[in-house]
Amino acid sequence: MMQEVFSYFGKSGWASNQALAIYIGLSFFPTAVQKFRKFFFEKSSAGIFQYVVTLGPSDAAVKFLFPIFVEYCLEEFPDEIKRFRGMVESADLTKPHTWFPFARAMKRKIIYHCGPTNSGKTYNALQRFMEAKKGIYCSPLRLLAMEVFDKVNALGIYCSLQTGQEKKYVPFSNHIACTVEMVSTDDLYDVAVIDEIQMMSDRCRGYAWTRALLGLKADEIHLCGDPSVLSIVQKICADTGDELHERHYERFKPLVVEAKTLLGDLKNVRSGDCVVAFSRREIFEVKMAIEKHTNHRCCVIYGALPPETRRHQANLFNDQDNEFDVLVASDAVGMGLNLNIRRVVFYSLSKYNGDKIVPVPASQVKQIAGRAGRRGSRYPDGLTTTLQLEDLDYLIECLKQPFEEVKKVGLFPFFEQVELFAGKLPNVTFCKLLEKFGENCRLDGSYFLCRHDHIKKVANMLEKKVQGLSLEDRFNFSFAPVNIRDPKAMYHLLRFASAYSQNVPVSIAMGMPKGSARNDAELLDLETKHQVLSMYLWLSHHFKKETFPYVKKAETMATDIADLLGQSLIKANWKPESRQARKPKPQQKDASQPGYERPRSLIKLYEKKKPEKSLPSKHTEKVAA
Ligand SMILES: Nc1ncnc2c1ncn2[C@@H]1O[C@H](COP(=O)(O)OP(=O)(O)OP(=O)(O)O)[C@@H](O)[C@H]1O
Ligand SMILES: [Mg+2]
Repeated sequence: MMQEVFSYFGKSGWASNQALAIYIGLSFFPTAVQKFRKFFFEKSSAGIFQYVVTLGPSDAAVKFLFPIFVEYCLEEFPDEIKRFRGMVESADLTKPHTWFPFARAMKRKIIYHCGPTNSGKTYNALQRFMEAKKGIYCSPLRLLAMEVFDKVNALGIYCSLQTGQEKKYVPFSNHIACTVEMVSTDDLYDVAVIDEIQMMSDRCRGYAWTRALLGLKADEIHLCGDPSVLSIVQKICADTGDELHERHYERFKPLVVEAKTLLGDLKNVRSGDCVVAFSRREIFEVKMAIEKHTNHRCCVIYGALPPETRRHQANLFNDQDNEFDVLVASDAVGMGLNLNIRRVVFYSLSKYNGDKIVPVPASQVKQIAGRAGRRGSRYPDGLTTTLQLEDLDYLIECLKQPFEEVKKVGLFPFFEQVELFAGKLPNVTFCKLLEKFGENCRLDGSYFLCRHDHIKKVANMLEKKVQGLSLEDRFNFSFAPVNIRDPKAMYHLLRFASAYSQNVPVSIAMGMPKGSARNDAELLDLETKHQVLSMYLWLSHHFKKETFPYVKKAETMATDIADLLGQSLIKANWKPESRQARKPKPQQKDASQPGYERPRSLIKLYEKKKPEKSLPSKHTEKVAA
């Protein structure tokens, strides 16, 4: 009977949770219970023993035994408790606003430009930025940082550029456009702009926006974004003591849904259309089909293309004096590019999330569809529709959905915090350290720890194969921008890290391709090569400069490859290949199908929870998106 009582105690979630309060960790709890049992059998009085037996394996017995257990633990395990306590306290991510005492000493004015896509939020924030004596613009993408850098300089205001890959210092400039990860919380500004603030809730990169909001030393901070993080920004401003002003925006022209759709036929594309597909493979299939069956020519934009090439494609599409009048793009068009799109056509509304095919989230559908129509362009009114009739309902549904309120935003520890934590856990690998940190860190209700699978994957590779890197080097290397699914890119990162750890100059060791790509394998190779060069440049800005002596060469090569990519895309008319040819993705089963037949209506994967609705009777329906 007594055995059962202790077994029940050991399995009690309540007891193991309560034990955390006296810093008995979950991993140590079972051992503590075992020893406690032994102690209890030996030392308890017959009366108490009997009483516990009458309670039996029950919550009552657990509650009765727990205070005795606590007393026993405090007495018997002071070292374990001290160690675990130290570990937990060094993984304390509560009250992140207190991490920035200088920003807290200021009374900052925060202006939230709140509204849907294409409503003038960034435009208005940039007006204030340009008026300021000293200003910083924080962008979600390199591309957008470059765009602002060009625009502001063109208007006669000296502005520098800083991204992970490039530093362009413009003499006498007091303005800077940077990517949000690169923002300095040391410098003082009059006006700061943090664009796409809703990215605070991004599962991987969210911490960078949170850090910028909490830590920027600026008298005036302009946030641009959709309404999803408004309430949490209000809460954060209450914590920081900053003054918050809200400015609400509507689209200049409402977005209109075309109920007719393209009736499943890409021959129905028109000039000014942007066809959105969610994989590289589909993008090329669509481009090929359109160019084969119509007189339109297509530009393409997708995530793996360098920003320069994406911009080049965007310009080609925007420019009216050429034959490229249709754009085929991935969700990479959702943000940052100036595009003259008449109509956004969704080729499908599902995407592969690395694991399975899922419906594209409503917020993303809204953001992409909202790119249609642009003030002052030749298409001021925005239209959107789907290729297939059966996807239309889901599109309308997404556009009607209000922005979902975000409850938590991302955080990630600084190196110093990880270092402190490492002090409590000597002799574990950096990867294990991150894992333990994730398990033990404490967070307030408004924050989550950003996902770091990507970082762990790189850390793990370096752990096994590169000796002699300090903890800080490992931490920094793990943030290098690398596609972890691309073995070639991973190989080069490993090579860079090995050379760095031996303190020898890191070479590029990669030849220039002879010309533009003649097939998809060569195109993929160009994409990879550019990513490797981009990684080299990133490392050169984050580590000792002397160890990366070939920055100039890498820059030139990167520019040349971006050009080659541009040339390749113009003539691309081949079947796409997969980067992981051996591991077919689910949608590849239909690869044998010719032409532009879509694999199958992916939307069927989206369970129709709603009762069947009749289609809108009018030709078009207005949706307040
Ligand atoms: N007052 C204005 N005068 C002239 N052009 C404007 C004005 N406001 C906005 N625009 C133009 O309208 C377009 C959309 O504006 P902007 O990029 O600021 O929208 P946004 O709300 O930031 O959209 P997104 O959510 O896509 O970032 C831009 O091309 C911008 O230059
Ligand atoms: Mg904007």
